[in-house]
Amino acid sequence: MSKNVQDNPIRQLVLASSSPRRKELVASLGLSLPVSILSSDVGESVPSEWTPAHIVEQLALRKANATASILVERHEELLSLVVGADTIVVVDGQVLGKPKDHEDALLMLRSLQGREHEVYTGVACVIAQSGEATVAHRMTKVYMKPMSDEVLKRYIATGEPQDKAGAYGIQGLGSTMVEKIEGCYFNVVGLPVSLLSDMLAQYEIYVF
Ligand SMILES: Cc1cn([C@H]2C[C@H](O)[C@@H](COP(=O)(O)OP(=O)(O)OP(=O)(O)O)O2)c(=O)[nH]c1=O
Repeated sequence: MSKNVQDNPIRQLVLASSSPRRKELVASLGLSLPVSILSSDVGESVPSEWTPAHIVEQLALRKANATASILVERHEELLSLVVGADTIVVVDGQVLGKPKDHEDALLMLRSLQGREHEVYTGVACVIAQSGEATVAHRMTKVYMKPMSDEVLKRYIATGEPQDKAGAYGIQGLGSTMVEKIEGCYFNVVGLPVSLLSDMLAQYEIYVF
C-alpha cells in the first residue's frame, strides 16, 4: 500500500459492489462524506499462476476501475473515490469462489470441514478522475468443525451459502460451523474495515 496524497480532497465515496455485507459495513463506519453504490459486471477469470493475494487485489482493482470508468462516461468522476473488494477462500492452495449450485456448495463445504483454511479479501481504492489506485489485502485463518454430509446438506438447504465464497457465511448460520479464527473477522465477511480505514486515511477520509 503506497502513500497517495492528492491535491483535491475527495468529496464522494463510491462503493463498487453489489454485496449487501459490504454496503452495511461501509455504512457502519458512519463516514461524513456521501457514499453511493455503483457496481458493474467484471470478468473474474485470472491466470492460474497468480497467488491468492494477487488474485483478490487485482479483482478488487478490476471492480473499482470498471466503476470508475462508468463515472467518467457519466462525467461524475470529479472528487470521487471508488472502493472495490474481492473475497476468496483458499484450502490446500485451491481457490474457492461462490458455489455454482448445491452440489458445488457440498463439495466446497466437504473440503473445508474439520480443518483450517484461509480467507483473502483484497481492497482497491481508485481516484476516478486520475485513475490512481491503491490496493491491499488481508488474510484470515478460519478453523471449521468436523461435520457430516447430512449436516452440510441441511446448511445448504437454508440457502445461505449460495452467494458466498467458500459456500458459507461466518456472519450468519455459518458461525455455528466455525471453531475459531485468526485475524480480522470483517475480512471473512468481505470487507476488512480496519484495513479500509487505513487506506481511506491516505485520502484524508477519517472514520473518527
Ligand atoms: C467466507 C465468506 C464470504 N462472504 C461473501 C463476501 C462476498 O460478498 C462474497 C464473495 O464474493 P465476491 O466476488 O468477493 O463479492 P460479491 O460478488 O458478493 O460482491 P461484489 O463483487 O459486487 O462486491 O462472499 C460472506 O458474506 N461471509 C463469509 O463468511
